[in-house]
Amino acid sequence: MAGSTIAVGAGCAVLYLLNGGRWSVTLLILLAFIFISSSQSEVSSESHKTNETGKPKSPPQPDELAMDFTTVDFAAKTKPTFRKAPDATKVVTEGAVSLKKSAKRVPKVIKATRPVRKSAKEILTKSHETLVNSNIIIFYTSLTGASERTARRLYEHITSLGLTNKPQILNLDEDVDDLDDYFVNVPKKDQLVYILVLPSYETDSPIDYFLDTLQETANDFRVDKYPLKKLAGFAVLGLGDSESWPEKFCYQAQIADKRLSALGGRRIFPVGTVCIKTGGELKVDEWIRGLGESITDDEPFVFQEMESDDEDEDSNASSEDTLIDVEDITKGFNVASSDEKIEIKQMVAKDSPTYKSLTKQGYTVVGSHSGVKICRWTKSALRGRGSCYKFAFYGIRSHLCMETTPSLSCSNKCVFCWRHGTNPVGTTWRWQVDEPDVILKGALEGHYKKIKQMRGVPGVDSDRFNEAFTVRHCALSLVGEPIFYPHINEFVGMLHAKHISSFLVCNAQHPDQLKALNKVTQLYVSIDAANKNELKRVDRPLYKDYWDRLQKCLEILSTTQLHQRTVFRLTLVKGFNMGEVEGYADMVEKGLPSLIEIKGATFCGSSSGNGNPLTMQNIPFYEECQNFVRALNKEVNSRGLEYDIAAEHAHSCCILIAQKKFQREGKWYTHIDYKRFFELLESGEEFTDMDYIAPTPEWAYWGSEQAGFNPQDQRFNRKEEKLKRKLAMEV
Ligand SMILES: Cc1cc2nc3c(=O)[nH]c(=O)nc-3n(C[C@H](O)[C@H](O)[C@H](O)COP(=O)(O)O)c2cc1C
Ligand code: SF4
Repeated sequence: MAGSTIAVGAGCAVLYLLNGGRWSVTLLILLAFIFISSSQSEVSSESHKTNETGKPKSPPQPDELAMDFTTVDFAAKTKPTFRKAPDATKVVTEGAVSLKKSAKRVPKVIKATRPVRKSAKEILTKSHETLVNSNIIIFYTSLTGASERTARRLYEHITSLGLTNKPQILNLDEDVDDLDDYFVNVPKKDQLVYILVLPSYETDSPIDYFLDTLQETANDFRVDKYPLKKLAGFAVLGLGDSESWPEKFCYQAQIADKRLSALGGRRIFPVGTVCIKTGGELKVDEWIRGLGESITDDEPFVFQEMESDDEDEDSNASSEDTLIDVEDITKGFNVASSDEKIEIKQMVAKDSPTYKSLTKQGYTVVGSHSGVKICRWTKSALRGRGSCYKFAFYGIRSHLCMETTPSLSCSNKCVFCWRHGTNPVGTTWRWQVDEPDVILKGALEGHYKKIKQMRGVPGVDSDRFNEAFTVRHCALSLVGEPIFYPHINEFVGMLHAKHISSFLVCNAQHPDQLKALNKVTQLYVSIDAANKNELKRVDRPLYKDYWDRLQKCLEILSTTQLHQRTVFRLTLVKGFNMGEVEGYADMVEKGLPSLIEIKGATFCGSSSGNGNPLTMQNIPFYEECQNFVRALNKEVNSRGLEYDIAAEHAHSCCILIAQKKFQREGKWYTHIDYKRFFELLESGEEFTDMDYIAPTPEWAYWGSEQAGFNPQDQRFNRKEEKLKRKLAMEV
């Protein structure tokens, strides 16, 4: 203080002399100086205010952004008052900038004040909210049915409470196409309350995907960090088994509970953890009753907002300046870390419900993420009753073909897919990876084992039976997304080394992998809808940028992968994707596929239980498929593109459009010269789709009498045969 007085005195004298002894000017300058320095000291004293511990006060924290529930009277239906939420990113940046002034610049490392969490006590607030007017959504996910049953019990109980609005019940895996529709962009409904019923699985399950998505939302700086602030509340009921999994009892429900809170949700009832083995139903009822009471009574309850599940870590954290790597800034604000010990699970562990469900459907699960299954056409071909459309179009005899996939997981949930419910989903590979040789060996073993089982089946042709033990073709299309497998190129290379041709079907959602794919015998891309909205409805993609991904894949087909023999695969679903041909023609124009395969969807179960929303009404008749193909061909031709309808296989409701270059002197050449393909491949020279073509048999031509049925095979009409047997018995 004394120092500053002397400095001011000395300054005055100097100014007086400089101004030629005029006191008035000196006085004015002095006043201005005092004003500026006082306002500066205010700013600096504000920014250096200390807290109770005497340490510098940290910048405002995300936890401080708050609804002030002490001032909210929900009964009076006044809107809660929000204090302006400080932006978490801004907090760090501001800290970083002020420190940068004094600190030496060090690349990528900045000095910032570590965020300090307010103690839980400080953010406890009370509310007089009653939830009788709330809109309740019950979400559940279930692999073996227990959580679904519990969710329904909960639904009935809540319905019986006589609330103003009827609750809604949704299966997270099947009824919710995009989790963001509920967990990022909260529906605009008054007093929305989410109640979740979640089992826990040590093995990989769709719950992992759900929890990952919540985590991603919390880490995504492009979206509102607290989207669930808009909810009136949430509650989670966990089901598990404390006897068999004591360490992990209901662990996923607990993680969900914390993540929902971290996203801004307000817990209206404690997370329930029920062991289905020890008094499950009683505990469930108790929890449901408790929740019901808390929804209907008027007692104020306590909200603790936006906690994170890294509380322990934070409570130990010092508020002293800490060096933080720029890349770690975001991590500093992550909502979860204690459960972040990333556990790499198997995609389909042997003891998982997914494994059971797949094996029940006839799949052989190979290793931990691959599968093989013999299809009905392989069985049919073994009995001399005809091969599938691939024989008519490309010369593949079904009894020499193995259907397999190195990834049972997929990034879509297509409405016509036969894999539903328990199957693994994901946008990134998060599982253990099996070696390609192990997968190939296991797939061949699994395939041959199933072929062997056919030896006692009446009508099996012994020659075909023997031939079937040397697989010649591999359809990488079974279920899931083969291109997702990190070693797909090595796997395909191993098939080719055994002179097994490769037909690879991908879902047009993985452009990077598509770009990096090596030569295959035939490369398919599924085109399931003509426009963005329809694609979302049909494929129910997990990627948000699914349309851009599809467009990128089309571009890749006509550039990087132009050397491949490419096929668009359209699966027609009535009421979903048969409305317009123009959009499909646009895509043909962009991707320039060698061939276009159009197939009517097949019925594989109704919505009850397997998540497939299709009914028989959605399955087109062959005639409807024919009409669609005619219209598409016309539209494509009208744009000057050289395509025509080449072949059909009426039996499997499948039609082939081909580029006219596959037609020579009026004859079609859509078949493949497999021997030539391997010669070219082994020569190391570049080659294209035209270098290994072979003539298409006339019985497969579009409009031929046989409509794709090989005249050498025996037609088998199940209904006719049944009738014949009945008549024979009556005689
Ligand atoms: C393969 C497998 C793994 C499981 N892992 C756990 C676990 O880690 N923690 C737990 O509390 N319960 C675990 N359980 C028990 C289930 O959570 C419990 O059976 C639950 O009721 C299943 O619900 P759902 O029928 O709706 O799928 C597991 C069950 C199975 C079959
Ligand atoms: S892309 Fe294939 S495996 Fe994936 S959901 Fe669709 S049909 Fe099923």
